[in-house]
Amino acid sequence: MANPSTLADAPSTKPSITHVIFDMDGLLLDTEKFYTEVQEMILSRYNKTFDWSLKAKMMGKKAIVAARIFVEETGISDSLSAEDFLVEREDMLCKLFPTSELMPGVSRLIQHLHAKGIPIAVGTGSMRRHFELKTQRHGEVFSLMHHIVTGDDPEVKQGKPSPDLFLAVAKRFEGGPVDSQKILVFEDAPSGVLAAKNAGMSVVMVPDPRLDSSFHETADQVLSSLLDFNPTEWGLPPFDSNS
Ligand SMILES: O=P(O)(O)OC[C@H](O)CO
Ligand SMILES: [Mg+2]
Repeated sequence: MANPSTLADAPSTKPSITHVIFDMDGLLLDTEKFYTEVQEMILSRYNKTFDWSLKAKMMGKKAIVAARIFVEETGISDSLSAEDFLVEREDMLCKLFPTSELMPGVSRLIQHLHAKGIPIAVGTGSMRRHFELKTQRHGEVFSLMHHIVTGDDPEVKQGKPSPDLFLAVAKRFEGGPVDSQKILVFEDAPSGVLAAKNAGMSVVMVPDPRLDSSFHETADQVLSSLLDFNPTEWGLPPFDSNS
């Protein structure tokens, strides 16, 4: 759906949703900026700049896959291996992760779905130890999740855009596996949107405005912010008038 404004006029053909899965980086937490910042810093040493076409290829993917893309596409692989890039990035990222902030609308939506008894979970490409650092100030929100599956989970053989992660999340809901057609995924990354579609799920994309709009095409709905989400369009309970 390239143009969100046309959605309002389209007849509602959305499936009724019973379960919701949230991506984490760039969707629940404003952590994509840390990866961007650190990668810009590393590239500047080679007199190169980091741009959003490269960012789009990396985001949401497993660390080593994204690292290979980074060193190869920027032409620095002879000077810096993907493995060394990850070691260098790690120190800087781990200092930034504990300062992570929630994206707009996250608390309201999570608290609403939880209060209405809609099972919610997280599916993140992030490793467990990074997840712990990123969420240490946000226990209130993340404790409402039924479960959390991270990218280094043994069941996740391949990262996004493979469906492995979201299928593993679907399996671990009460009475799982839940039928993919009843699951709505929230994602910010092109690889994550594809992973959700490859898993047979519906997907609401909340992309960074700097991401090229051609990446919106695969999503079932595109929103500028979680604050714009209307649960009733997906058969989910409406927000209370005071929320
Ligand atoms: O967007 P997530 O939560 O799958 O995380 C992916 C990486 O850790 C960052 O791009
Ligand atoms: Mg993400």
